[in-house]
Amino acid sequence: MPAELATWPAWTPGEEQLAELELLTSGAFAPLAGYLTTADLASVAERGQLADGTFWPVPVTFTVPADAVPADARHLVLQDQEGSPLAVLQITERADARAGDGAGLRLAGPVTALRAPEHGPFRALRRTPAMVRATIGTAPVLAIATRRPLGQRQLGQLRHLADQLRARVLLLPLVAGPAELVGRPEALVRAVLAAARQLPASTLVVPVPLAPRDGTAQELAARAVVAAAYGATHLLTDGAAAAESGGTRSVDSNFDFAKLGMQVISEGEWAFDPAAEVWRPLGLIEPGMERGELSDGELSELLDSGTPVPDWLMPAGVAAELRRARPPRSDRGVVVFCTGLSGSGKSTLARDLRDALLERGDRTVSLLDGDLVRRLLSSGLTFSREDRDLNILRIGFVATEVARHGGIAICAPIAPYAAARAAVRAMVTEAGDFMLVHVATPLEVCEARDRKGLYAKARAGIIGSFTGISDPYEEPVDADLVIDTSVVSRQDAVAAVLGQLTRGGWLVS
Ligand SMILES: Nc1ncnc2c1ncn2[C@@H]1O[C@H](COP(=O)(O)OS(=O)(=O)O)[C@@H](OP(=O)(O)O)[C@H]1O
Ligand SMILES: Nc1ncnc2c1ncn2[C@@H]1O[C@H](COP(=O)(O)OP(=O)(O)O)[C@@H](O)[C@H]1O
Repeated sequence: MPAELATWPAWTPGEEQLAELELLTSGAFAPLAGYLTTADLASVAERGQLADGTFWPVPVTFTVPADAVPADARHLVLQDQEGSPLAVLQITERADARAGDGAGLRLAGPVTALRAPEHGPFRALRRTPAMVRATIGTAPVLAIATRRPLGQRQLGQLRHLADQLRARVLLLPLVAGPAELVGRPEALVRAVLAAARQLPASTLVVPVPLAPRDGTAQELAARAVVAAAYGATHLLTDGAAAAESGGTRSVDSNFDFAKLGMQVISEGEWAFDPAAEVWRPLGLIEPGMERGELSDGELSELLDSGTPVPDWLMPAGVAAELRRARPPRSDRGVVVFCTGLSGSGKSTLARDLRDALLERGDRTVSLLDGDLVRRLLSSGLTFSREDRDLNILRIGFVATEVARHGGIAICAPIAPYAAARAAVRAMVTEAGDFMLVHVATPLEVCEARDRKGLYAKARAGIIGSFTGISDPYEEPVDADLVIDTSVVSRQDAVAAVLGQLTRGGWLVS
């Protein structure tokens, strides 16, 4: 470690940035030595090469918030989430960039690794390109780099091509960013390992932390660069990556895969032949008999309803991983999030729903009632916008964990701000499903009920910032169910939610 390390500013990059840092330091982005400068980026876009003429087709950049690095800093220590140094970026250029919603600083310069990252599922499978190349020797290597589980179609093609080319197969699940269909990267790795069991025993599986790129051409170029670093001589594209490039060998006029010493093979038109019970080129199948792959939507519907995925689409082992990642709705966690004014009937509905679910006994249920949360989880918080938002995020965090473990969480805060509700929806849907119930009882009715006498106090100015009186309530435009308890009885209100849960498949009738 350099002696000055402790005096340099440090920064913990986000998950995708950490992933790319790993590619830089492992050699997967060789010959790149660091993050691209403005001149490099222009040259990459125009000519598919760095400013010094080195062949390089993919933008690799590093952006931090504008205030993260002092103006005179020459070095930045990049550390992992525990604050332990991973690498040093020697800053040779700083440029304005948009980062998320705020102003950002794009930093360029060479990166020196201090140590390899240590954590993350399936880390033991991650090998450096040099290690993989040493293992596979000089034989042709057929790779596929993918963000989605491999089905029978890809497996059929891999077997066919590997046979033709006498190539060893290299499967590169891309584990930075969301995985298609299965969500979590570790679920993708499990699905790819299950697929590998259908391929020759010499098949290698190496997870690669390549973050998703903007646009299909960029994505394919990035996959090609990484596959070549791992020793691939041939890369089979998957549907998504091939679509825009038209399946040709160059993504655009600036990019020639041959410069990587590699051939990109388009997946071409294959279909399932029910007569021969194999996937094969369309031309070999009696016209009209062919069967194609299901769309993601169709496949998701099968999984949601618990219908088995047919064996001609996916080997049983891969289908089992998909089911695990996306269980049928009857087993999947769901958050019922009630929002509405004070006195609208949220707590009553939430408790009635909990009781009805307890009576059924087929799902586990947790109630995160507004009042209870304010006493335990959020004690000490005020009713300022910041504190209300924090309160809602805390509720969302706990509800997400309940959903992750397959339970039903019922929440009943006022949740007056649309942005906080949206943040919770986004958080929850990473782990399960989300249903927003707007308890839309009119303000006049809530005020007339005034069970706690709070509206009277708010009108009298004794309580400030009272929702609906002196503080905003942003009406949801994304509610999955709207219930006005001034016209809907308690029984009908709970029946409406139960009906929605049943129609959606979360409860089995
Ligand atoms: N200023 C102000 N505005 C709104 N509500 C107030 C306020 N002060 C106290 N209370 C009582 O707190 C309950 C609302 O808390 P929540 O945690 O649901 O609110 S929020 O979602 O964080 O906005 C709410 O309970 P419910 O009536 O059950 O909604 C009120 O009783
Ligand atoms: N469906 C309904 N029909 C009639 N009154 C209701 C209904 N739901 C709730 N109430 C009444 O409204 C009042 C406020 O309900 P509560 O559940 O405490 O609201 P919140 O939690 O939104 O503040 C209570 O007196 C309750 O009995």
